[in-house]
Amino acid sequence: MKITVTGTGYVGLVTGVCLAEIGHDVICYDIDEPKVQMMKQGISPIYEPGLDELMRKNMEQGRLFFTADEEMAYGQADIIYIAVGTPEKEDGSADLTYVEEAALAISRYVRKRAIVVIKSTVPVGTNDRIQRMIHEHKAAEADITVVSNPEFLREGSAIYDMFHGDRIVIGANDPEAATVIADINKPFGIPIIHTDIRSAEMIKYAANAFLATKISFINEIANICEKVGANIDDVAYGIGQDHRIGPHFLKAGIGYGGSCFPKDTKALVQLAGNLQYQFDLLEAVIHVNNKQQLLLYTKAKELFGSLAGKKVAVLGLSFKPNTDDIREAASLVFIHRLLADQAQVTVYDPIAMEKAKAILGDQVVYASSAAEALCGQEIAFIATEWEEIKALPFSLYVEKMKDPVIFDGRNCYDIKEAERFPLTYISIGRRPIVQAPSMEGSRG
Ligand SMILES: NC(=O)C1=CN([C@@H]2O[C@H](COP(=O)(O)OP(=O)(O)OC[C@H]3O[C@@H](n4cnc5c(N)ncnc54)[C@H](O)[C@@H]3O)[C@@H](O)[C@H]2O)C=CC1
Ligand SMILES: O=C(O)[C@H]1O[C@H](OP(=O)(O)OP(=O)(O)OC[C@H]2O[C@@H](n3ccc(=O)[nH]c3=O)[C@H](O)[C@@H]2O)[C@H](O)[C@@H](O)[C@@H]1O
Repeated sequence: MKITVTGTGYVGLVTGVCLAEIGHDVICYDIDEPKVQMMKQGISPIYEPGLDELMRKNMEQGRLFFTADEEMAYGQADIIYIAVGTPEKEDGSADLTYVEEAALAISRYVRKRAIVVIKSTVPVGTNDRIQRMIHEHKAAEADITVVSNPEFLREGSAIYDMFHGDRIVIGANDPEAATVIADINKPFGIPIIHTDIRSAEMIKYAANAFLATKISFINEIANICEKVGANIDDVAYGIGQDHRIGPHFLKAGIGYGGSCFPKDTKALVQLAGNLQYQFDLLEAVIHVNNKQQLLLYTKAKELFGSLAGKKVAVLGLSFKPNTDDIREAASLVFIHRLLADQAQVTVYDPIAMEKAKAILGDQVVYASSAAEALCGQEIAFIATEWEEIKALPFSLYVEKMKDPVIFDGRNCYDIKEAERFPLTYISIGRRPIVQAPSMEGSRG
């Protein structure tokens, strides 16, 4: 079976590399030529643990190729995965332009039997629409079936997830095509769920919406914990031991970011709204998240009044650890507010600095280490729980900063430990530690 993967972003490249790893012949195609040139040299355009090594291994073993040539990508393919982006439009609905462009290109070049597998997250009904579109535009001799195979990997652990995912969902109206795709995936050894196409599309949105709901729920509980003097870490542990609730996705913080939860929750609200159904619960989840992303900023404003001229370090920029992805990152949301308030902002992230530069330009100072970022600052904001940031001792904050005030959006440190140092440490859903000399006046 000759497999082509279209779109070499976080999903497409990881999918292509892992399909090659389980023994398939794979060509990865992208319209972005410079990106393809990089990959041809064995360099991954994205940061994802383990990806570079696996990519080079499979290229060397002759199972993985890259091309920017459409005819080469589609002409001989038996299976074509579409993994292009489906970003958010201004009204919150999913922009399907890239999926449609890929479908039209496939129609132009395929001349035989082929299965098109849509991996991109698309609104319910899209697979059917793409199937019709291909049928209208394809060559007479081409026989093309569309199958839905949504992706559940997480950035930062994408390779691990490909081999250890909880399930693979295959939505098809053609049982023969479904069997072919199931056989391709068998070597992953992950349970396969077969559904009709619309249910597969809905599973993807419902999964992301449910996970986002868990996060907003625990964040609301954290905010109440602060008011009643409870500790969110203990509360999350306590409820997570109930197997009906489960311990995962109960980490309170400054909300969910990334390229998917924000856009997929909005797209599902839109999808429901288009069908005259108001998804009240999910609208509340989104509203809570928008507030939560600004929580550190709000707390700093409460403590200091004005932030004008304040010297501020932001540690961690990516939307979660182990990725260079800063799309919809909470860090950017509050950095823009800090800049609007004329704070002086210095930033540091172990991996995402280049991507941040493209957005923040010269509005902030870029430090080459966490220690350098903290030097001479009055306030530190922690936006991402990188291991490197979690390992920073309070003594470093005390040594580098002037009367340190730390706002920790990811509960990286132990509050009991914070009590041993002359600093102010404010985290999420836990009692504040207010000990820096300059803060004495602001104590309760
Ligand atoms: N990022 C993630 O963790 C996950 C993403 N998804 C979904 O997968 C899809 C892809 O997401 P990402 O990989 O994050 O996107 P991305 O933005 O990282 O990559 C998309 C790639 O598609 C390429 N592209 C655009 N139009 C093209 C065309 N006509 N032909 C060939 N290539 C084209 C772009 O140049 C880019 O390299 C989205 O629908 C997303 O919702 C699903 C699960 C996880
Ligand atoms: O559709 C997608 O794109 C993907 O979206 C998420 O994956 P991802 O966004 O890569 O990362 P997550 O680990 O889910 O984290 C998302 C956001 O939620 C936040 N989060 C996560 C878990 C938690 O307990 N608390 C919390 O605040 C993270 O900090 C991060 O900002 C899902 O977990 C994947 O299953 C899905 O495939």
